[in-house]
Amino acid sequence: MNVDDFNALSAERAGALLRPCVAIPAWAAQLVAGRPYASRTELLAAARQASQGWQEAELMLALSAHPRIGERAAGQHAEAAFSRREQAGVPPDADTAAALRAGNLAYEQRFGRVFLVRAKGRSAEEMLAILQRRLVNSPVQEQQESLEQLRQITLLRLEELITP
Ligand SMILES: NC(=O)NC1=NC(=O)NC1=O
Repeated sequence: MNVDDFNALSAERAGALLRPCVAIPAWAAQLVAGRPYASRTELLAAARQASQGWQEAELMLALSAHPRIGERAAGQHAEAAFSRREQAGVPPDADTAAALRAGNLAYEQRFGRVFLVRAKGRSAEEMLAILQRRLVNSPVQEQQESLEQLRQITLLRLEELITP
């Protein structure tokens, strides 16, 4: 779908299209209300702008729709399909998979939420290294890093949905 098609959708259908990008309803509503967009570039800029205000509450909302790194998203809904594609990098070897599971657990015990990283284009080994680096972040640092990863994931999904 291109930006003209997106502009032409009903508000209901436009909102439904955006929902799998991130589980933050206010973000989709803001983008739908901002139509019509003169270009794809303008839409993507508006999407990034709308994500700048995200804080802890939005992060917790969004994490409900993101499976752990290394876990295959179940189900047929669009979010799961996105996650499966994003995590479609080379399947980790047994040691890396075990280290990811242990790292996810340690992260959740320390920060009380799922470790979030933009998986697209990254190998399991790269994400394991990022996880181990971020494990020692302060809670504030880690919240900011998680929000930036959420923004990247969201915008990458939108770029896939709205074609040039
Ligand atoms: N816990 C996660 O980071 N999950 C994910 N990262 C992605 O890029 N897609 C996901 O589902």
